[in-house]
Amino acid sequence: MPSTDSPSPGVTASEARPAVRLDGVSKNYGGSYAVRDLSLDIAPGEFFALLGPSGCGKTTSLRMIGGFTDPTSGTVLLGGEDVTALPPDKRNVNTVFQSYALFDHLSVADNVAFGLKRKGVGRSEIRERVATMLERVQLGGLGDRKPRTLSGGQRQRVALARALVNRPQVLLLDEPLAALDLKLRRRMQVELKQIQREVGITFVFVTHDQDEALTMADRVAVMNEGRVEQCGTPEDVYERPANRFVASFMGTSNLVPGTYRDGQVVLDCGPALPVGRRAGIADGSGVSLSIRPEKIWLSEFEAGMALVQGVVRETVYSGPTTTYLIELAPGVTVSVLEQNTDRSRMEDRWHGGERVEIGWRPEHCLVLD
Ligand SMILES: Nc1ncnc2c1ncn2[C@@H]1O[C@H](COP(=O)(O)OP(=O)(O)OP(=O)(O)O)[C@@H](O)[C@H]1O
Repeated sequence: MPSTDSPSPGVTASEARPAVRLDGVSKNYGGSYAVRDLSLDIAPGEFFALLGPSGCGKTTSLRMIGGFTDPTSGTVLLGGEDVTALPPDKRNVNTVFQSYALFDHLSVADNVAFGLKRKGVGRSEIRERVATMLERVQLGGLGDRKPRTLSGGQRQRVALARALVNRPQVLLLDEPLAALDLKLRRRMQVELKQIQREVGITFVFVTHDQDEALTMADRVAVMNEGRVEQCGTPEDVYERPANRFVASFMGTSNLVPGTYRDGQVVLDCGPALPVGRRAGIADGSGVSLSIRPEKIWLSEFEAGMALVQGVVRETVYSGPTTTYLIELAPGVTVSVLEQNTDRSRMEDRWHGGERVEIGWRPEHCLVLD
């Protein structure tokens, strides 16, 4: 039913309403929560990622948006309309699953045309829309082939075309790149993002791969044990993680234990580092300093940097970068990432057992409770 809410001045009704709204949605299986009190808004045209470790409730959340799983409580809205009680085929949503589920006896073009035929769209319109969509996913000219004669990446694009050709309000994608090898996966991440920009359809994407979420999404919800730990832009969740879980899940982060006192953190391994006053953290509380490996300097320090002594325990060369594991105190090891840019320093690389000094800018470290 159309809502009678009047939009704000200068904003059209569809812009004013989120494409997807989850309002206090939970799913309980036999006494344990797969998803617990999940509330979020996804804007029209947004590329939104649900990210988290295995079992955190990503797929269940996606299935509740699509109508494949009924919430135990809460409301699902699409474009402002309450669809909680509607089955999948009554929602203007399409889903691309990890297993592409293509029809092998049909040609690529007939696979893509399938949904339109069922809707009773006219033949010439179908032909035109299918051809346009195959061009868009770079499969023009392959319409007569059978899916089994295509590569993994091409099959993935057929599945995408088959969903997009229906012009859904929202496209749900459940780890659609998981079956592809790493190189193709990287390429498809960029392609998928380009296609999404061109078609302007809201994408909701499930992945357990942080790089993938950071590469493709406009916003990321980081989930853990059925809840959203943090929701924000890739930069927000990577550079300003809200808590320990997000800091350690989003790539490598060093967590150095210490005690907060008077605008300083006294590290368990010795030095006291000025970090500025932090609202909400009481004097004397145990904290962790979170610092990214690429934000730690190895030499040519600047004034105002926090400097700490350590011993090199491991040097890992991996082409463009070298990672050093540096022990600051027994049980406290940080990793430091260096770009291998300066040829002259190749021989100067540190070795196990050397005593070194490392440093970072205070503003690059977060104080986590
Ligand atoms: N049909 C079901 N019956 C019982 N428990 C379920 C069911 N579906 C999911 N669960 C449980 O709910 C929790 C969340 O599962 P979900 O599939 O949403 O996680 P996920 O984050 O998508 O994980 P993965 O990345 O491994 O797919 C898990 O503990 C899972 O075992």
